[in-house]
Amino acid sequence: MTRILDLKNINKIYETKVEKLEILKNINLELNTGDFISIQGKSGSGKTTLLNILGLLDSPTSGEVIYDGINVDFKKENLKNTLRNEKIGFVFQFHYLLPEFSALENVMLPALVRKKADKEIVRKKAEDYLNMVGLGGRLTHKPSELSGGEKQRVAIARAMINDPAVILADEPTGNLDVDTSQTIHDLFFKINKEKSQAIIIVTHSLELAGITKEKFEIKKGKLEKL
Ligand SMILES: Nc1ncnc2c1ncn2[C@@H]1O[C@H](COP(=O)(O)OP(=O)(O)OP(=O)(O)O)[C@@H](O)[C@H]1O
Repeated sequence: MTRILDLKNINKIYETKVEKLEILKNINLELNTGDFISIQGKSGSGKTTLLNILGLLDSPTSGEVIYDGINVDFKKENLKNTLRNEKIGFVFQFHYLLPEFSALENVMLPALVRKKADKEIVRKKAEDYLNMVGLGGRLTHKPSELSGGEKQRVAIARAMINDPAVILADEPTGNLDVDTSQTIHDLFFKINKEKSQAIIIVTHSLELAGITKEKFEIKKGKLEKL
């Protein structure tokens, strides 16, 4: 078990013209390899805000985010870009696949932008991950030729291609029907069993939260363990 991520005293305040909104208050979280957690909370409670800070897409008002021992300086765009590419895999509610590329090419892309990427090795790895998510028979399909659940599974394979330390998923089954959601739940469960990545899932779905090892809820700005 290795420490991957530390959040220390994270606060997030949004200041608008009329008010000061304290959305996150003194949030602490420690994540190790193999951890599998869900974060629930009412609409507007700050789930996406927290996930954006974890994903280095937004900065906290105060507090520290430490990835693999690196204390993130939010002013350093290059550092954040590198950490995002190497340490973090994102899965959103919408898949954000590029429509003109095949499933295989979409999965390969985050690995190809790296220096010294060997295209053949990347292709092989992308095929392996697409096999893992059950899409070995859909490699050349474009997103428009895939079902909703298949597109989301491609997005999950893409999130994994660089073997990130953490997978961050924001309502990954929010757009899917019950049966299709179930296949995605099963997939996260399998990834957690077979890989060492830590997985953080923000979800309203009690079913999805139910398969995670630890459940948290954001309540009045605090992260509470359920
Ligand atoms: N840039 C911003 N400026 C001001 N307020 C903001 C900003 N972004 C978000 N908020 C407010 O912060 C609160 C938390 O938003 P957030 O998107 O994190 O909630 P959430 O828990 O993800 O909600 P949902 O489940 O509805 O997606 C909301 O009340 C929102 O209105």
